[in-house]
Amino acid sequence: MKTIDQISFNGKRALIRVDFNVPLDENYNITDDNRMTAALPTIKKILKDGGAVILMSHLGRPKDGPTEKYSLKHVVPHLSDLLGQQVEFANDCIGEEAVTKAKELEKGEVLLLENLRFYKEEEKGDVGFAEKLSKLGDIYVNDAFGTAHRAHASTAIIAQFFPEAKFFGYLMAAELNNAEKILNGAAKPFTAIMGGSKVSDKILLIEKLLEKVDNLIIGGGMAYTFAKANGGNIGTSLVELDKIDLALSLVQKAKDKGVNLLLPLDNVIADAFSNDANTDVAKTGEIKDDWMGLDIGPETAALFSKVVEESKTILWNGPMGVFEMEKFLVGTKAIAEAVAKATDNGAFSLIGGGDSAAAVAKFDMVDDVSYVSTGGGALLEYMEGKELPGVKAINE
Ligand SMILES: Nc1ncnc2c1ncn2[C@@H]1O[C@H](COP(=O)(O)OP(=O)(O)O)[C@@H](O)[C@H]1O
Ligand SMILES: O=C(OP(=O)(O)O)[C@H](O)COP(=O)(O)O
Repeated sequence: MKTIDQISFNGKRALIRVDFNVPLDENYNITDDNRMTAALPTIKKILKDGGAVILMSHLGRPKDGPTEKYSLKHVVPHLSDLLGQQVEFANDCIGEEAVTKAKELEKGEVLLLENLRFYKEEEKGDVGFAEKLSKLGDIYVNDAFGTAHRAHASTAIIAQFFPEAKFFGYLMAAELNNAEKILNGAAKPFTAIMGGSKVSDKILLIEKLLEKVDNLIIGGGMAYTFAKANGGNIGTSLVELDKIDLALSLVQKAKDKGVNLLLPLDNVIADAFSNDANTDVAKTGEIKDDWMGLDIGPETAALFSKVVEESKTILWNGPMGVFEMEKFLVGTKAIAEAVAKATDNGAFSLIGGGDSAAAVAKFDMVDDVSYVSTGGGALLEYMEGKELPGVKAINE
């Protein structure tokens, strides 16, 4: 793997694509800085070498050019704090100001460019736009794993302008290495825990995992499509009616492959999608009309936890319930604790997906698992076996 360890950045300007697409509250405070802290080792290595750093990223999905809400200037104070030095900012990612500020950067200095997606050329993968960006640095580094599944100007197209000077940053290398531990040579028993809202988001991954895992645990909102497929009453729980046949075929495939497929036995149900709702526990398939399942029940949490605790490799993608609400976080927390226990006993555990990572952070358990990925869609696509454009561009 071509990583930044293979060169010295002394006297060079490194143009680094990072994924600083972080959540901001209404006052532009960063509510989760995981993606920023994850990029620090790369930035620090380059500065330590005697290089200068030019950071480029997107923030959100702006549709109409420059918008206050999506300005990357909001992350400058926190980035400066994290690095312990003032970070410069260019109000445009290309053009005179960016060119001048990049040129004038001294060794050890850091410049952040304005949101790349203020230009529609970024998402279009425009070659001319990529070329303009490429002029800002001597060496291109891609450390934006969260955006590696996008063939955008800054994540993929730009690499052609650095045929001899393109490298993976440390975050990208760590993400790929950890994903590899799951995909190839996972110690057994290997358990995948799938949850979250929709089956349709994760079909390809589930199918791929059926080739590899010993246990497949399905919880969260997607479990109700399986419960419905089995003929049960699910009340007003989340369901994808057009995926019922698919759910049945996944159950059959698991059987054919000898995979132990575990679905919820009981559920925490509520009479409204609210933390103030009345709650009860119902067996799977026996949810009252007008009630909905918002978490796995206690019997299920115990069963899932036992399987997880006995595992040697664990992949967890998607919460077991609506963990954002206090009343429905118990199941997700129980699973997090089981993953932590297994990890303490020597298992390798990888947590992927924005909401699963947020859940683990909420429970203050980030250090109790082996690795929390910064990738949502990117990790899913990589696990599904797709070649990520951001990875391909450096490798070829
Ligand atoms: N039973 C449920 N009903 C409705 N929503 C659910 C249920 N269980 C989980 N969710 C929701 O699913 C969302 C996460 O789904 P998803 O985006 O697929 O996960 P991830 O980002 O970890 O891949 C969370 O916002 C959570 O509240
Ligand atoms: O947040 C991101 O992806 P994710 O929501 O899959 O975790 C990345 O920054 C990519 O953003 P995009 O999905 O707007 O291309």
